[in-house]
Amino acid sequence: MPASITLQNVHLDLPIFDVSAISLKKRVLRMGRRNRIAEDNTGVVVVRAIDDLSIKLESGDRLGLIGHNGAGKSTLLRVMAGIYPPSSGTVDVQGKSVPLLDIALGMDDQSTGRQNIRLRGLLLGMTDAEIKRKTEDIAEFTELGDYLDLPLRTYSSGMRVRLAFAISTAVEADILLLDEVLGVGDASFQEKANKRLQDLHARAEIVVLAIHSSDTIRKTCNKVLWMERGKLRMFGGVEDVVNAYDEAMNPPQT
Ligand SMILES: Nc1ncnc2c1ncn2[C@@H]1O[C@H](COP(=O)(O)OP(=O)(O)OP(=O)(O)O)[C@@H](O)[C@H]1O
Repeated sequence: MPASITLQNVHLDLPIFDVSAISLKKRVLRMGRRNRIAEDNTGVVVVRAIDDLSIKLESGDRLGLIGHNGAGKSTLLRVMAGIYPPSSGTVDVQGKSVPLLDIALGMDDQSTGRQNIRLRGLLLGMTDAEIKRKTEDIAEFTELGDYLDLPLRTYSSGMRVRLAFAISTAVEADILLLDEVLGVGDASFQEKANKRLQDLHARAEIVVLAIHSSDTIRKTCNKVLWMERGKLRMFGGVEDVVNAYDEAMNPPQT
């Protein structure tokens, strides 16, 4: 069955947990509708992160998500990944999706690099046999050598990212969900990482990426979704949407 993603009238309200103090709650609520903040019917203050979004993606689609900070791009990726179930509406995803979002999620500080390859691999839905088959390739990609036999707590943050990236990108995915803020170490590793991402892109049936660069979108995508305050502002072909977005961001001087 070909991969697809279908979202119908999706709303997502994210609760803001630390506003139980009455005065703070009042203040937050005063930020009001413009900031998509409201009280739900149980009295919990929520941000409407996704607001009535419907979209359909099919095999072959490369979708770029654009919009201001806080527009809802990362949240939408999490909805597509099944990390956030929608508050209302439906999300139907056919195919195995791999989110390259929180790539270090599920890694354990006390376990060695090799043990973490297995842990994170299982979490990403790899089978034991698949993990065994891929461990050496993952290990080699990290260039971490003997460090792989030491606990993760002895790693620098760059070393952690190398390991997390190598594992996450070893999974075979029909659908690839990517957040652009995927800083992956120093310049030489970044180059290797980009090459690996391009291979993954090429193999995946559907790719969705949140991104701020119009150039990358023009190079990699066939469709663009412009989000504004949780809503679909424009959805369509790359040129139309990117041009309208660029124009809105830099209105012509009169
Ligand atoms: N865990 C959370 N709890 C409450 N509100 C959240 C949470 N995560 C995001 N939000 C809110 O949801 C909205 C959408 O945020 P999101 O991170 O999806 O935006 P974005 O378009 O990815 O922004 P950026 O370009 O800055 O990464 C924002 O108003 C944000 O404040």
